[in-house]
Amino acid sequence: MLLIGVDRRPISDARWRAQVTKAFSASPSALGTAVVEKSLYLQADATQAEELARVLAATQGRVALYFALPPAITMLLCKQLAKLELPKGIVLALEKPFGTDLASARALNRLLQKFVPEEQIFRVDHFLGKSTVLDIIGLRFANRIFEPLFSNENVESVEIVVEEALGLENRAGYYDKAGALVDMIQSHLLQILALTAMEAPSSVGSDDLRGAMAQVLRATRPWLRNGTASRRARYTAGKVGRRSLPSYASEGGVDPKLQTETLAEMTVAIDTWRWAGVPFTLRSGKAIGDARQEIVVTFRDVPHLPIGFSGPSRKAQLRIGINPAVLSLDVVTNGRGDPFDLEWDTMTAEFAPSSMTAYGEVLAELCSGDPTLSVRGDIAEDCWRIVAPVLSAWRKNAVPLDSYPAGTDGPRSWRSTDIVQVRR
Ligand SMILES: O=P(O)(O)OC[C@H]1O[C@@H](O)[C@H](O)[C@@H](O)[C@@H]1O
Repeated sequence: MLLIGVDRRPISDARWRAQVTKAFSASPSALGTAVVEKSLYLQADATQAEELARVLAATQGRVALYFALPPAITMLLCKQLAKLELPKGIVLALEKPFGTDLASARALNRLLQKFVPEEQIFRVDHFLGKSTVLDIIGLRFANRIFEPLFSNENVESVEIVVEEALGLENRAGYYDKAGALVDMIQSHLLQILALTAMEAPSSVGSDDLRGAMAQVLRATRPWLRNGTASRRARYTAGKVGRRSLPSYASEGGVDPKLQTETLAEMTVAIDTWRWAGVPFTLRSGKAIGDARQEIVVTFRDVPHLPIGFSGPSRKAQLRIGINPAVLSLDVVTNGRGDPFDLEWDTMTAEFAPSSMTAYGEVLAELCSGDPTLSVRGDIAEDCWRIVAPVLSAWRKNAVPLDSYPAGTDGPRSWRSTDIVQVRR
């Protein structure tokens, strides 16, 4: 395998190899060492057709072009690629964000599909390579006990939360224009939603799995069609663990006019027999204390609790941990004392960790030419369609931008209110 790095900056081969060595050091292997030794760097402006042709001429065997570029540059580059004669079977891998809205994602798809078949386009979403995200499929469809419960008959609501302790981490150039909704919900969390809510695929092959994911996303829309079943907030100065973070607004490169949120929440409805009436709330934020990363399925009450029983009023939940990889299920039992005074017990199980990182999983599929873990074109468009009404409501200031100190779990005013009940 020959790994070629391409950028407009002049970088020596030695410096490039040092960068690659560092990247491979997380999981050392003989293959990694061989790749590092042969790896090359080419200085080129890949938005020029003749320079792209020079890059392609340096490749060997089956070629994968991996674009870690802003969407506008990716578009420029693809326009140039369309003019060239490409190596047979070439794979194009595109890092998120795929476009900046529905129209640009559509335009990029149309352009790509003119010169490369869909199976050779990898829209990279590393969450699809997380073993805990992939575990959802086995958990739901290889167990008799969970899947029959996954419907509006038994489930009251679903929450998908991916919070992080990290703040902006010098990424203003990208993040300030994206914000938490686009950075995380539009991509990663909607992929998790698709796996959590899809119908059983008949196989885990790319057509069946991505077909099932596409079908459920097509039926997904904001809970309120005007996008106001959503909340947004931004962190102010605070401490996350031992680390002090300045306020987001005071970070270098942040444009105060953009009103970028660092915590976003939106509730969606899925218009199918299985899920009609069940709110799915997606939340993601940065600089959160005690960050949670999990799917929480809250069950309805039993239809009738035998008279004479007393006990906890909270509803039973199944929590599927994305990080840490722990599954927990609440069960009510008679408990230790009075047999008619009910108590909660929680059953927990740890998922086995994967030997590969999320990116490793996705790259392995890319190298073998299997698009199962890549985001299909129609899915990428649907993810933009789903968030569009929320983005538009936020642009019109129809939803206030709240604030929270870094290191807390969000604005205080969010704690006591349930977004869906308030805004239904
Ligand atoms: O959970 P992981 O694998 O660290 O990924 C989270 C990251 O995912 C990236 O796609 C986002 O751009 C980042 O803002 C985020 O921090």
